Amino acid sequence: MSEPVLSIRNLSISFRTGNGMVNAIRGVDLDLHRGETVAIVGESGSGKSVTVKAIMRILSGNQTINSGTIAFRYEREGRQVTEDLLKLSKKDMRSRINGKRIAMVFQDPMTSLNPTMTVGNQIMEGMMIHLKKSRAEAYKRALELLQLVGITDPEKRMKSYPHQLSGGMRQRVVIAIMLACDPEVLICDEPTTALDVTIQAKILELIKDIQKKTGISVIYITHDLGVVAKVADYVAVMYAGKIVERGSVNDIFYDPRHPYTWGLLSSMPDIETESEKLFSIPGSPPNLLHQVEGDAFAPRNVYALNIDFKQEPPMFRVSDTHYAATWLLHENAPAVQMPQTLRDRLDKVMKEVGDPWKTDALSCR
Ligand SMILES: Nc1ncnc2c1ncn2[C@@H]1O[C@H](COP(=O)(O)OP(=O)(O)OP(=O)(O)O)[C@@H](O)[C@H]1O
Repeated sequence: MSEPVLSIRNLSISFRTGNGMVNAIRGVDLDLHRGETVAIVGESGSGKSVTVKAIMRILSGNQTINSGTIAFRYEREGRQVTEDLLKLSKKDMRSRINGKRIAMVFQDPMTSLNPTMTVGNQIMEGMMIHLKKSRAEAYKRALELLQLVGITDPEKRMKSYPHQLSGGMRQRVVIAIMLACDPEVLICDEPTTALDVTIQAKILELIKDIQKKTGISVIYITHDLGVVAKVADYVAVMYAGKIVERGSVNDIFYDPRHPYTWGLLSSMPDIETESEKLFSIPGSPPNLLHQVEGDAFAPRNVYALNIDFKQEPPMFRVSDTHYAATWLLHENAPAVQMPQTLRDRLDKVMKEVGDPWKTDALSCR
């Protein structure tokens, strides 16, 4: 098994607020291997964005990192090095990591674009600063990148300003900017949510295509079941600041084990359910201002056992690739199956997505 490019261990983050400390991230472990896509899914507020922002070290001033390591393995001056990103100074993060080796695409492309600079200069800037390329070299590469992200007439587009482009084009330009320095890791935080369905599909294909060509590793945050099934090799399911289930896309779509994952998959939109009324998980997530006792999902879980209210479940192993933190996996627990309506829905999603047993999905391990 290859060493992961990125390994998060026991990450715990709190935010100071007027009402006290919010324990937003409560011991996250996550691995990302070369060339793989890991999708992080979970309800709003479960901690997806805070986790990926911690990788980039772009958290707000009221945050405290209570514990954890984020080991990043990359090549520097011809050697493999491993650094704990949480131990790097802000200056080292800026000069060595952010935008250069780890790049992030946000939901709103305008967050990453400078409205007063041409597209060309924005793509070239990073290459000239970080990779010390000459202007002519950077220009040539910028044209190639615009082509790679599917922008026609790249010479003309180099001179455009962001406001002269459509939403889909802007997101393509952002991806070109992010790829300019050949990063090892691309983090996509709901990158297609603001775009219409056809453009969404094109951007997803683009990211997959780039991944095939460059071997880049991708972390993808999304609320959309169809997107997860299409882009992910592995899925991490977050609830109340923890990863409660993780597995290959096939593990999660064919054999999900955590009742929260069942609820989440039943409530996630897919291409066909726009107008249909979706299931919604009853109740709401716990207030993380307070200490969580037992399984954080227990009060909303119709399958909860007595122990769920008293003791937090460990991560139980289902297979080498699949783990879930639910007492239902304990050897003495009653046998409980996922609801049949969910089984039918997942079968339908996987059929639409095509052959789920992607031959490359498990090839790295
Ligand atoms: N600056 C902050 N101050 C206080 N609490 C914060 C801050 N940033 C995030 N949080 C809290 O951290 C928790 C996790 O937030 P996060 O944005 O990671 O959720 P998410 O899963 O990405 O949600 P969404 O899908 O809505 O983006 C939430 O409870 C949120 O209120």
